[in-house]
Amino acid sequence: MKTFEELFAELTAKAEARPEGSGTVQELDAGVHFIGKKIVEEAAEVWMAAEYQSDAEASEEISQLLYHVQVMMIAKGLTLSDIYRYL
Ligand SMILES: N=c1c2ncn([C@@H]3O[C@H](COP(=O)(O)OP(=O)(O)OP(=O)(O)O)[C@@H](O)[C@H]3O)c2ncn1[C@@H]1O[C@H](COP(=O)(O)O)[C@@H](O)[C@H]1O
Repeated sequence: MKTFEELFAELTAKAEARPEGSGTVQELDAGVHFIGKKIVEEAAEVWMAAEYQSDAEASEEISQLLYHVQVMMIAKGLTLSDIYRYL
């Protein structure tokens, strides 16, 4: 288990070190357009899971949406502070 902040730190480190086999590095290389499509796809899965599936399944879909949102933040060079200032 990890927090939002811990995941962001992990993904930021991966983007810098570019370890072999990292899905994050692959997704970053695919670019903003690709990441945007993943976000839309995961958002739809969150909606469907929330309406028709279990709480656990909805939670998993939400975690995946948060992951792809974080990848987008890194692709755009945005930090947690850039986002938190609007919350
Ligand atoms: N939390 C996540 C995470 N959530 C979602 N995903 C990715 O998002 C995809 C979403 O899964 P789905 O089942 O919805 O998608 P799918 O349609 O079946 O799969 P695709 O065909 O779209 O890949 C997964 O296949 C993963 O590629 C994640 N990939 C990585 N992480 C974490 O990110 C960290 C770094 O990962 P790596 O960069 O791969 O080392 C690790 O701590 C991981 O746990």
